[in-house]
This record gives sequence, structure tokens and C-alpha cells, in this order.
Amino acid sequence: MKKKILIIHTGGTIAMSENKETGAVTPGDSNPLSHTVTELTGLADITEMQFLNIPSPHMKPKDMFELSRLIKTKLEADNYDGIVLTHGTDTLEETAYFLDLVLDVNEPVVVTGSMRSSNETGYDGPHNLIASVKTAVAGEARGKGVLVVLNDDIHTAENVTKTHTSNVATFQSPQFGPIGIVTKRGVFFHHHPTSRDNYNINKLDKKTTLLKAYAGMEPDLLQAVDHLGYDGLVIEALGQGNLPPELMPELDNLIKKGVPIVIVSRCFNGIVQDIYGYEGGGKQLKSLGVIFSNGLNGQKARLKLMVALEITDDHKKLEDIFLN
Ligand SMILES: NC(=O)C[C@H](N)C(=O)O
Repeated sequence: MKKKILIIHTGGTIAMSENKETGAVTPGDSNPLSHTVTELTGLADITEMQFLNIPSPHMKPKDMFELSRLIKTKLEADNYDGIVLTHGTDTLEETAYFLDLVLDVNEPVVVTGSMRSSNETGYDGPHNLIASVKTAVAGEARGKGVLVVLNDDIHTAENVTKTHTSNVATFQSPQFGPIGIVTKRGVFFHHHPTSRDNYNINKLDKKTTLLKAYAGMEPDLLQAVDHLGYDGLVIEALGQGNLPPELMPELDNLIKKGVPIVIVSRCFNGIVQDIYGYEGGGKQLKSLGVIFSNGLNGQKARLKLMVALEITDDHKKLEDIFLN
């Protein structure tokens, strides 16, 4: 019997077309994937629905949260065997990772998109959609968390990131590589995701922000975080987890006021650790109470902090959550 797959569209370039006179790529009303969906009926029993039709820079955490609820409801009520989500590529990794954090489901949830719009030569939407449905119906995709499939690679939501502004091979998993491939003959997994963490939240109200560190970073940015009332801050720190020393008093002030600060590295590979003992080094950050994250990039750590703060504001528990 064919598996039941629900395709949920949210917009992105995969749903857009280019105006040949102005060169502007914009969302349209028609579904450029309808022909592909008809072709897919040999592979699965497909239902389609449109949740949004927006460019992914318009996507907000509250949309991601609503999407997670929709997916939960659809999986529970309608017995789908898997979900395929079409999404703009700019924030695709954020939605995929958010869903991975809050969806405790075994059914495959596969997120895809395209780099070229529907009337451009080499439109990669149909191919990516087919590869995603192939992945969603593969038995081995079950229990692996939210997956991202583009350009025939299968990535975990936790690891994947957009690495190129325009190339179709933009999605890469810098830390560990993809976990599988899609070919004409089928879907092949060659790695297992090492860990999965799930958080059951029923609202998403916390305000968290992300700053990127740089040589000579000004401490007044941290005062702004305080004045603007953020509940938590993620900093993309330097190297193995170090910051300019001028930031230390403001960091201390924020932490004492109960604003958790998480650091990730602005390097796209590796993890942060308390290695350096100089002023602003990881050892000093750790002793101030800065939380070290385990290999996530900044935009994902910012979402994780948002989710984590719905569960706890206890420093030790937050530290444990970011060790996962
Ligand atoms: N390729 C894409 O989908 C990029 C587009 N700007 C979006 O994220 O909506």
C-alpha cells in the first residue's frame, strides 16, 4: 500500500517566478509544483496544503510554532506516514531546527526548497520535491528527526546550514556531513544522527536575540539588550569561545540580572570550550556564568534558547540543555 504523505507549502523561491522584464523574483498565486505532485502519485498517496505563501525572510518563530502544531495535529488525526514541507531557503534551517526541537514524532518530516524560481532555467524545485517525498516514504527515515533534503543530500536539521547565496549545492552540514543521499534508485542513509533533544512547549513568548562578536565589539550593544528587555542573548563568539575584554562588565551585569547568555562560535565548524585563561577568554566567560553551546550555529542557538526558556530559567538546567 502506498504511504500517505502530506506536502505543506510555506512559500520561498520554490513557489516563486521571475519577471523576465524586471528580473524581480516574487511569490505568485499558482502552484508551480502541481505537475510534479501529479507525477508523485506513483510514489505515494499525496495530499497538499498551503500553510503560508511567504518568502522565508518573512518567517517568524510564531509561524514555526503554529506549523509545529499543525504537523502534530495532522500526524495524529489523519495518520500521515510523513510530512514534506516546502520553504524558502534563507531561513529554512531555522524552521527545520525549530520543528526538530519541538516535534517528538517518529514519522519523517522533510524540509525542502529551491534556489531557482519556477520559470528559471534549471528550476530545482521539482527535483528537490521528488527527492524529499522519496525520503519521506523511506522506512529508514523514521525516527531520525527533521531532515532537510536538497540537491540529493539528506541532512539533519541540527547540522545543516545554508553556505552559498545562490549555488544549488548551498546546503551543507559542516560538522558531520550529510547523513544520506537520494539517487535514481532510492534513498541511502550512511550515518545515524548522534542525538536528538525534544522539548514539549505550549507557547513561545520569550524574546531572545543574537549578536555576532568582532574585533573591538562595543559593550553598549549589551546595554541595549538589557534596555530592550530581552529574556536571553546568544553571542557568536570568537574562535573556541572568546570575547573582547571590554564586554566583560556588561556581560556580568546581564547575567546578574538573570539574562542567560549563550555562546556559540562564529567559526562554522567546531564547538566552544573554556580553553583560554586571558581576559575575555573562555575560562573567564565560564566563571561569569556564560553558557557554552554544543556546536549549534547562532541562529539555531537563538531559537533553542527561546524554546529552553519556556521550560526553565534555572541556570544549571539551561546549561544541561545546551550540552545536548
Ligand atoms: N531560495 C530561496 O528560497 C530564497 C528566498 N529568498 C527565500 O528564502 O524565500
